[in-house]
Amino acid sequence: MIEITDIYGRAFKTLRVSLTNTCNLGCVYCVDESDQNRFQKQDILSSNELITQKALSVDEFIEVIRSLHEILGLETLRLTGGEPTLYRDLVPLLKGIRGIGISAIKMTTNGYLLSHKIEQYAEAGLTSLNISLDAIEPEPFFQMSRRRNIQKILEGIIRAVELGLEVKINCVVMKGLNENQIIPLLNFAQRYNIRIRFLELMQMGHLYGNFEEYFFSEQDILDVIAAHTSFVTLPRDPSATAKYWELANGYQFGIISNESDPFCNDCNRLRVDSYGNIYGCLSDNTSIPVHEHLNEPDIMEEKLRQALSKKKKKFSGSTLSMLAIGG
Ligand SMILES: Nc1nc2c(ncn2[C@@H]2O[C@H](COP(=O)(O)OP(=O)(O)OP(=O)(O)O)[C@@H](O)[C@H]2O)c(=O)[nH]1
Ligand SMILES: C[S@@+](CC[C@H](N)C(=O)[O-])C[C@H]1O[C@@H](n2cnc3c(N)ncnc32)[C@H](O)[C@@H]1O
Ligand code: SF4
Ligand code: SF4
Repeated sequence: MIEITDIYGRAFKTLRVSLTNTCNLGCVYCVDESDQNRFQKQDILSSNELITQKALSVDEFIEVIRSLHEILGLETLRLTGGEPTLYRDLVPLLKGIRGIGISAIKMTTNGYLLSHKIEQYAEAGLTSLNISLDAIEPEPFFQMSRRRNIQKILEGIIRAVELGLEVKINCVVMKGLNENQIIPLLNFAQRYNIRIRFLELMQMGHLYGNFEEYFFSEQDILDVIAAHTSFVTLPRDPSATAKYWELANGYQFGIISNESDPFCNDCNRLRVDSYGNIYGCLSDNTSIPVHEHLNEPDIMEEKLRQALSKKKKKFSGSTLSMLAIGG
């Protein structure tokens, strides 16, 4: 292991691996309307730049993850995307990652394909799931995701809870589109004792520089919940994205406030995209290829230092969409 820290004491301990930059939903904050018809079929680097590279194979992903773990001593690995459940060899990949010895293997998914596959994922080593759900009623769900059949996602969530996995729900709140879903979602999450986190809209991809119309702040979200029930603020965990609040009955909900209260000061996240390039910051487009240098520790160290130097003091958006960089 090598100590790679910046002047603020930040080091990479969480690896977020994007398995694909394609998706089976079309969330309005993530996919531009004009990209809708092509993003499922082709790889999209940004809204107007198509690339022809193929996503890494299982063996290639394992090689990259193993090499980064040996250098950094990773504590957590999170699979994401695009939609990670679309990666065809997800089960072998999970087994391979378990073999590397990273203690927590997590995934962020839209849940659309979960209900039939979740047993296999759990058996293969998945320990925890964050499932994105922006509405509980069919019409606002369609407004947010451009897809029908929310029932499939709810079944997947309930199945994951039944299997004993740690499950959280992520809900991006957009003014005028789904703020009326905050209380129904909070009620649903409480019923199944799942922590829910409400996410402030982030200016990424097609929303870069143009998100204020839809922005619903941490304070706006708290105001909606306060009109319904009382709560107290909990202390924030180190390196966490979310802050949490506790209701009188002990139930805890979170908010991820990228704009109102950025959490860059103790950020420990490194990203790998589906082609094996690393990114030091969600808010920086610099893609650093590493797969040709995995067995060259000096070069890897230099590249990781370069990635760490990209971290920000405050999230300031990105022209890359979450699909491309791995949310
Ligand atoms: N600025 C910033 N936001 C991030 C980063 N990673 C995650 N987020 C935000 O957190 C949201 C939820 O991310 P998840 O994939 O659920 O991961 P997480 O919040 O780190 O998960 P937990 O470890 O379970 O709390 C994302 O959609 C972003 O809004 C990051 O590195 N930088
Ligand atoms: C990019 S997705 C990838 C994983 C998976 N497809 C999913 O939706 O969970 C990861 C997370 O990023 C969030 N996200 C994507 N674009 C966002 C934006 N512009 N602002 C806030 N959150 C965003 C999604 O809601 C999701 O919770
Ligand atoms: S947020 Fe996730 S589910 Fe929605 S379009 Fe983006 S990658 Fe797909
Ligand atoms: S914007 Fe960059 S530095 Fe800030 S929390 Fe996200 S990845 Fe970390």
